[in-house]
Amino acid sequence: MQQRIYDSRTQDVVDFVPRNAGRVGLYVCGPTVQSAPHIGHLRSALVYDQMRRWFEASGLEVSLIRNVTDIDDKILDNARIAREAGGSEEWWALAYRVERDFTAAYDAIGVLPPTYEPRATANIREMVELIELLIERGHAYRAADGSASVYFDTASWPEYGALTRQRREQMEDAADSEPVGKRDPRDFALWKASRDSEPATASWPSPWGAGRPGWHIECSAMATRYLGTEFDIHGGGLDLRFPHHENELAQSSAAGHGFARHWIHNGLVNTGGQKMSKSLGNSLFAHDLLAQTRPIVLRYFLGSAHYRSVLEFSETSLTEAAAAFERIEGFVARATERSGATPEPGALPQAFVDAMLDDFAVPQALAALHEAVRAGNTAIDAGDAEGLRMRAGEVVAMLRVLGLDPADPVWRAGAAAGAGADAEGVLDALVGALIEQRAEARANKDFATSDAIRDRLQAAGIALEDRQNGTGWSLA
Ligand SMILES: Nc1ncnc2c1ncn2[C@@H]1O[C@H](COP(=O)(O)OP(=O)(O)OP(=O)(O)O)[C@@H](O)[C@H]1O
Ligand SMILES: [Zn+2]
Repeated sequence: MQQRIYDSRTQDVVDFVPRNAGRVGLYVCGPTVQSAPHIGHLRSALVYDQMRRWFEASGLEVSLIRNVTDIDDKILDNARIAREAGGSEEWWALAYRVERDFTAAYDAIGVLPPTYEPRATANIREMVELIELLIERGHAYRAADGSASVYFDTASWPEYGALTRQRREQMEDAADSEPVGKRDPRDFALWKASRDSEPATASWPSPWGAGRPGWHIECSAMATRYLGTEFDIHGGGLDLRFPHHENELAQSSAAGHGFARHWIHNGLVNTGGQKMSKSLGNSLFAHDLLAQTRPIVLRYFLGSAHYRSVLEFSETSLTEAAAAFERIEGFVARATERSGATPEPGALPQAFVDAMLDDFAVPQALAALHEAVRAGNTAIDAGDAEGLRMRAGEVVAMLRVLGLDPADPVWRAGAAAGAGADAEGVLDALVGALIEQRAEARANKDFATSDAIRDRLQAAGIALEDRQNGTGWSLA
């Protein structure tokens, strides 16, 4: 079976054939590093991590570029507000601090580093060159007020609206903070003239005068620099289809570039039916949730829905995901115990492969995983060692593709912070194994054993705490 993907431009599931045999170029819109990551941001990065891992498991070489927007109105505004309240952090320090928060949260849930993570501020020259090309080709103009601002001329581009199937006449006005000197309110800023109130560090020279890039041109320039003028897939959250991706497509095509062959969009994380968003103030921050939930469980939860569907966050859905994951984990622990070694990855079941080929249908892939767990448990009950070996091999192979192998060192405490196999990580692994044995004893109503495990840990100075999403431990 061929890899199929839902292309949000054609609004159809299509065959995915890489431009260059054996290689995939994937550009994903990364965060605007203005404030701490919420779990919507984590889901977005995670779904592209799943795709990347699946492509790699299919034998493709993946170039995944996920940018960092480290210059933007919101970053400058947040830094200014903090300074007015007595703080001293510069905008660039704020952006860098927040970028590190994002990286730590991605690492914590096992999102692999992309092939490259370009920062907007390191690609200004490419943005200026792209704007020059657009002016040359008659699709961009300097602001009529004589400032350094440059706008994209939407009227000059008949295909404007192609991505979101809108007619230009019906489109919203561009949301530029200072829409001066435009020919049309829908024209969007490519270059924003520096203002006296802005820090000099947020200003770059250009043929039109000092300024900084607009958000949309950043992604067009970075995608082109790192993947070429035409590449396979462009992704991002559904909230970015319009105006961000519509504008990226217009600029890049007007510049004569083939740009993305396919567009994909991840569904949003909602709470109470609304998009989780910094601006709406309804965010569940990654670090808060990571303090209460095991990172591997959070990865399972955020990655369990189909990437295109809405993921409604609730305590109940998180608890259900934790229980589902613990069934898998419990099976791997039992299989390890019976065979005396961590199971070796085996073949991927066809149902799993078919699901992933069908537009990354992770829920169906997880159904295949749970089916193998059930069959494996049956093999344990029947004393069928060969059946168990086979099922455990399938389970571990699927978990590896999904980035959910409990034996992966990434899940050791401290691993995310780069501490690797330090003492804390070793201790966490050992205590974790005992917690699993205790959970198994409790599931079998063998309370003498489960209490004995708790008591021995307590005697060693380790306190267990049973929470909704599993058992945690701390040094007493
Ligand atoms: N609630 C969400 N669910 C899923 N993905 C999201 C969510 N919010 C943002 N994203 C995605 O995360 C990536 C980085 O987002 P970006 O920093 O542009 O956030 P944003 O949309 O400005 O967020 P906010 O609305 O919270 O300010 C983008 O691909 C974006 O679509
Ligand atoms: Zn972008």
